[in-house]
Amino acid sequence: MASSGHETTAVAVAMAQSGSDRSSELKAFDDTKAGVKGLVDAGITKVPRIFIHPNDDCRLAPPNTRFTFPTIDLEAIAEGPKRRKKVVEEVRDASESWGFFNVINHGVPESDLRETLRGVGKFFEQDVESKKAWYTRDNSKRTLYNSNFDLYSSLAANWRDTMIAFMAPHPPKPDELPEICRDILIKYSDQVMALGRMLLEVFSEAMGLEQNHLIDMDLGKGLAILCHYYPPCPQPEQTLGTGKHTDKDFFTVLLQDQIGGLQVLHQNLWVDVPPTPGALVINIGELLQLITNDKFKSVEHRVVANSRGPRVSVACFFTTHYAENPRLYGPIKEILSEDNPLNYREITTLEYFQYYHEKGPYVASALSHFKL
Ligand SMILES: O=C(O)CCC(=O)C(=O)O
Ligand SMILES: [Fe+2]
Repeated sequence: MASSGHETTAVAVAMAQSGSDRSSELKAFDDTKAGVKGLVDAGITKVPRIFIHPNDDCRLAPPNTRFTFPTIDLEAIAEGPKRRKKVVEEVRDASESWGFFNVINHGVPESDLRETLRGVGKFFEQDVESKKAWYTRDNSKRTLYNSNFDLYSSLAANWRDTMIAFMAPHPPKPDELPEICRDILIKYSDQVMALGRMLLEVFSEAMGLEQNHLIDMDLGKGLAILCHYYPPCPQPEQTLGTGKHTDKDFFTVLLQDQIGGLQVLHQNLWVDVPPTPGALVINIGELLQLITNDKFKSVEHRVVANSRGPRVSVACFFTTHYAENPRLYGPIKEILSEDNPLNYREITTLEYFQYYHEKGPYVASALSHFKL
């Protein structure tokens, strides 16, 4: 994919921060193992330049009220074929036009959502020495805590720390998860796996396929949990919590707290994804866009930084790229026709992820590489 204006400016900004200075600043930050939270705890009043994003990100776009972000009530799914059909249609519409939607009455009790956010918050807010034990960039680990998984390859670092745990298909041993949030992460990941299966049935029906089609393709098999902590930022207009990207999985189930800041690009405008107590955000990843032959859209989103207080979110990625899944994924044959000809070649989830990883921040979307 060609470099956009945004990416070109970002490259220029990164280059202006002469290479070796930037590398040593990145390394010094990484070596603290205390993440962005460590900077804030140390009383920093300015955003260090490794975190400065170029201005054309227009981080603080004026609030836009033209669109209402879709919310879908899943309760009706079990209330007979007619009501189920309506939910299927709503999911289809949102997946085609937004690539994103909120779900309510999804089966995960609100108290467990709160407990999950609390457990993740406690992990990041525990004393630095205990937290440091988990700090690593070794991808063979079952749990990794660090700041900016792409710290050394991105053009500007994000104002965010993350803990990743690979929960399925091979659950971690208990001592491979931090004790402070272990029980709730295990419980929550089981709940998300169940919700994921329900969503896969609905996605299958929304594509005119048998209910089990996507489950039988192993789309619900692998789950990676990304727990994000966005410390309050002294100059939120200088950086981003999460830069613009699309998700590189089949789909994501995202739990966010009440702070806000998640935005989705809709009709070329940044639209807020409003924090809604009890709701979960669902978004289509690039791999689902690929197997639906571009019917469902994987849409760019970002998180703006804020000065109001730490923000916690938990993004559950359905993917198998780390789990030796030899299966080839391409557009589903049953939906292809003369009017809907094949758009992509077949790939494994690992091949797809590796391509994205190698290209790093220079590709907003890795899909175009696999286009026919
Ligand atoms: O923190 C959020 O709300 C979004 C995180 C996200 O987009 C991601 O992990 O891919
Ligand atoms: Fe994302």
